[in-house]
Parts: sequence; C-alpha cells; structure tokens
Amino acid sequence: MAARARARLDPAHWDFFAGGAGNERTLRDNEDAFERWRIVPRVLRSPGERDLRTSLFGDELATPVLVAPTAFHGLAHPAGEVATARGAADVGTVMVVSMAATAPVERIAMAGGPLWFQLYPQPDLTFTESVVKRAEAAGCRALVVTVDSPVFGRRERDLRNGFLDLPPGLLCENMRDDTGRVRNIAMDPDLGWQRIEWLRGVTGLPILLKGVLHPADARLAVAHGVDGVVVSNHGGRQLDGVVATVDALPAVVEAVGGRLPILLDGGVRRGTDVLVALALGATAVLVGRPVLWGLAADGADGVRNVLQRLTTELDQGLALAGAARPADLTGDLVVARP
Ligand SMILES: Cc1cc2nc3c(=O)[nH]c(=O)nc-3n(C[C@H](O)[C@H](O)[C@H](O)COP(=O)(O)O)c2cc1C
Ligand SMILES: O=C(O)C(=O)c1ccccc1
Repeated sequence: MAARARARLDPAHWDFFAGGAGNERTLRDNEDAFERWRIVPRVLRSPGERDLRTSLFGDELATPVLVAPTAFHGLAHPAGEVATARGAADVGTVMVVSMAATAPVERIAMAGGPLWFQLYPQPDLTFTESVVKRAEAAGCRALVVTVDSPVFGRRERDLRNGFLDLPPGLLCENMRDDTGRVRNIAMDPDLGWQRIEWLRGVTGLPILLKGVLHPADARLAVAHGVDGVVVSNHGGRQLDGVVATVDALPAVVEAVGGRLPILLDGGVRRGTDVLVALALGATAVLVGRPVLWGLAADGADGVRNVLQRLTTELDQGLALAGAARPADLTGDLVVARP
C-alpha cells in the first residue's frame, strides 16, 4: 500500500507523510521495537469465534484498531478526511480527526462513523474553547489533547523540500474563527497541567492525553482526572531519539495500574503488532501512516482495506495464540527477544 501511495503522491508530500524528525531514529525504532517481541501462544484453549469488540468511553467499536490523527488528508486524496472517515465507519472504528484536517469536522461527521477530535490547545483560550464546542456540536465523542508538541519537531525532509504549508485550495478548515479567517495552528510552549484542568471545565467529553511516554506523567494524568492516555511519540516526528512506543508501554501500564485505558500508536504495521501491544496492556492502538497510504492509493476503499487487514490479522493472531478476545491477551503471551 505504501508503494502504491508513493507512486501517486508528489514526492514532497510523500516526504511530509513518511518523514520524521532529525535522523529518524525514533521513526525507525517504532517499527523495529515490535520486531523485538515474540509471541508465546497457548494451545487447546478453544478460542472459537473471536470477538474483537472493544468498549471505549461507553462506545463499542468493532476492532481495537483506530485511526490516528494525521494532518492534511487533502494532500493524499481529493476527498481528504471525508474519505478516511468513510473507510473507518465501514469497519466500525473511531477516526481521530486532526485539528490540522483539511475538511470541516461537520462534513467529516457526515460519513456517520464515530469521531474523536485531536486538539492542539491554542494560546488563545477563547478560540480554543470555540474549537472544542464546534467538535462537540459535530458529534465528536472524545477530545485527544496532543501534549508532545510544545514546539514543532525538526522535520529535515520538509526543510530540504521547502515544504512549509498547504498548497492553494487547501486550508485547515477547523481553524476558522468567527470572522471566517483561517488561523495558523500554534504550538504552545506554555502548555501545562493547569490548561488540562481548564479544558476539564470547558468540556464534558472524555479527555485523552496523546504523547505520554514517561510513567511519572501517566501518574500525573491519573491525578489530574483525565480519561485516557495515548502512549505516542508522534510517529517519530517530534523529538528524535525518543524511546519507541512499545518499549515505553510496560512502564506506563504499570504506573496507571488499570485506572485508565491506555492506547498506543507508532509503528503498528501488522495484526501481530496489535496483538503484542494489547498483551502488554494497551486497550487499543491507533495507526497513522498506513491509513494515509490506503487513502492516497485508493481513497475510502484503501482506508477500509488497511483497517480490515489489520483487524483480520489480529483475529487470526488471537486464534493462533489461544485467545478469543482482546481481554484474553495477557502479558505472559509475549516475551522480549534476548
Ligand atoms: C503526516 C502525519 C501527520 C500527523 N499529524 C498529526 C496531528 O495533526 N496531530 C497529532 O496529534 N498527531 C499527528 N501525527 C501523529 C500521529 O497521530 C501518530 O502519533 C503517528 O502517526 C503514529 O505513528 P505511525 O504513523 O507509525 O502509525 C501525524 C503523523 C503523521 C505521519
Ligand atoms: O503533527 C504533525 O505531525 C504534523 O505534521 C502537523 C502538520 C501541520 C499542522 C499540525 C501538525
């Protein structure tokens, strides 16, 4: 799917989607780290018909594979995020809409599937609140607050290509203010826990923090009353050299101690990667680039294909490991390679 996407994309846009920060060590390591885990299956457990349904914040999804928030789907396909949402709706999973989406959240919602909204809290609190209210009104079911981006990462491919902004005709439609002007997305170096508390007062939606890697932050997240954490390094696009997400997961799981659902993204490319993440304590995973490749290659069908394949592989992996449902995936079913 990546090869088909690459053949269709402007090389600078391919680089924007595929690239990471700095030397791209973390980008590579997210995938390589899954390579270091092996499955220790159980036998004679009669897994029977598998059941992949996953409950999150009161909603039931058909699969624990969700769509990660990624910017600028209009660069990948003319129908942009609307096509992505159709693909996700078809498989019965959540699409997390990026604040940097090129389609208005109201139009993305017309695809009919469950949506969450990803937020970069803006220094302008009035505007931030209006974006949150807009996402709520469009029917988004949770708020995913990205906390790994006090400044923008150093994406050297983009610097080399001179890729700075969207081409004419594409805009961050969810950054329109009440005057109709489209604002630039600001990364806020002053973002702190007090802003999470402020957000808590602004919305009744579940709040997830995306970009947690340190167990101490996971404990603080619990203490501040958030509803979930996403173990993520932004797909290696923020700080290069940061720990791979599947390597960071066990300590976060231990710190949270079952008090919140923990999601993971970064490097998930196979159903067996999903299986490993769930066995290590994640409730669900999100996929970023594979969904973009599906979208660029084949629009909504391509997105559906990618999500369906990951789900089918997970289903088969569960059966072969002796598990009927995600909850049966316990830590003893995986081992780190020496
Ligand atoms: C092209 C691209 C754009 C992204 N845009 C956003 C974004 O707008 N907001 C955000 O929180 N994360 C963003 N991310 C990070 C993803 O949500 C996710 O953490 C990452 O892609 C997961 O890794 P994977 O691509 O290996 O699956 C982006 C990632 C990519 C590849
Ligand atoms: O978050 C990102 O990785 C990203 O690529 C992005 C691009 C433009 C605006 C916001 C985020």
